[in-house]
Amino acid sequence: MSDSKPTLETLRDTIDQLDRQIQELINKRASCAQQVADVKQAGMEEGEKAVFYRPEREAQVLRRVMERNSGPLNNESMARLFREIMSACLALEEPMSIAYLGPEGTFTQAAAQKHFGHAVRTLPMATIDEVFREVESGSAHYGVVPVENSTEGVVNTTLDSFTHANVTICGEVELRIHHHLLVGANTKENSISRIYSHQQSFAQCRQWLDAHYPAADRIPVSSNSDAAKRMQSEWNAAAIAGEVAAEIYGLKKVASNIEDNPHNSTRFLIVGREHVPSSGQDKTSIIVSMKNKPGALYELLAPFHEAGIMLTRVETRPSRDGTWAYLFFIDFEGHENTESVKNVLKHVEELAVYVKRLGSYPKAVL
Ligand SMILES: O=C(O)C(=O)C[C@]1(C(=O)O)C=C[C@@H](O)C=C1
Repeated sequence: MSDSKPTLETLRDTIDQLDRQIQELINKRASCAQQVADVKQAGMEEGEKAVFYRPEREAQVLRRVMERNSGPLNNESMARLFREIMSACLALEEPMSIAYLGPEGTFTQAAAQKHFGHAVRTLPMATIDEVFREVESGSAHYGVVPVENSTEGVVNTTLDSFTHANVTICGEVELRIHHHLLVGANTKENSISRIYSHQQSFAQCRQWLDAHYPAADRIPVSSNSDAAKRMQSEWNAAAIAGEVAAEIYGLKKVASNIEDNPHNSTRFLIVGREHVPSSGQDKTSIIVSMKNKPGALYELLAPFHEAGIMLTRVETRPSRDGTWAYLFFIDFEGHENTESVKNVLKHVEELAVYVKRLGSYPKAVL
């Protein structure tokens, strides 16, 4: 080894000095956030409540972090660190409570933490409708619900809830879904004959299970967390669940990433009560009902094409009240405050029987 190479000791001294500076800077930033809270509070009228969480600003901060990043840490790792710093800063302004589709350890909880960071309180709800109700009533600041999976398709309960709920979409988050085969301390790994999981996870791991555990009973339960909880009392059982459930229940991974499709991902929506200003890179979601006639969908989508607006999702659901034939759930690029989106929405409102604006929100950054 050449003499010019730094020693372990000098490198650690440098790290100690840098840590001190980073810590000081983070606290300076946190104190700025506290002052931001005071400014927000001071701008309120009598009886009005200040809104501390600003999704458009957070998206801008994270995008800038990624743009200016020069490594060696990759963009995502760097953005995740800043995600947590902002989460802690926001908690100083106001501690946030986030309702999600539970129980504890579900992918929806992981999505909530990916979006808001770990300085929020996550509240597990038994159903998707309950998540919406918690937000509507003000019992939770925001809610997180799954909306579509790349393997299994849309989550119809979520779409149906949007038709009657009085909430605004204020964000989206995408999560790569990795499934693991998990066992407990008492499991005899060579004798696994029963496997617990949610029906969707069995569907996403079908080929792997056929190849590795063709004879094991597949027992569907209400969630992967429930699977992780139940198998612990059985010596011949395993569960399929994600990382968070494995951590919460202290389970061991026998096999990792057993999903058949390596790009398996789920998209979640963040719902709240306030409209979100433009972040510069946004999406808008609407529900539209059209008269049941030939070419209705064509007629509806033509204005988007003419305005050069990118559609990112179109779902069709039968109307459940019997008065309208179709409900279309449409996501497209752009914010409802921009001229081109305003014009398209005006055009759509003239054509449709009914239009519900669900909100404009920043495109997922992480
Ligand atoms: O800029 C603000 O409005 C802040 O409150 C500061 C801050 C941040 O830490 O950067 C914190 C919370 C908001 O959600 C957005 C950003």
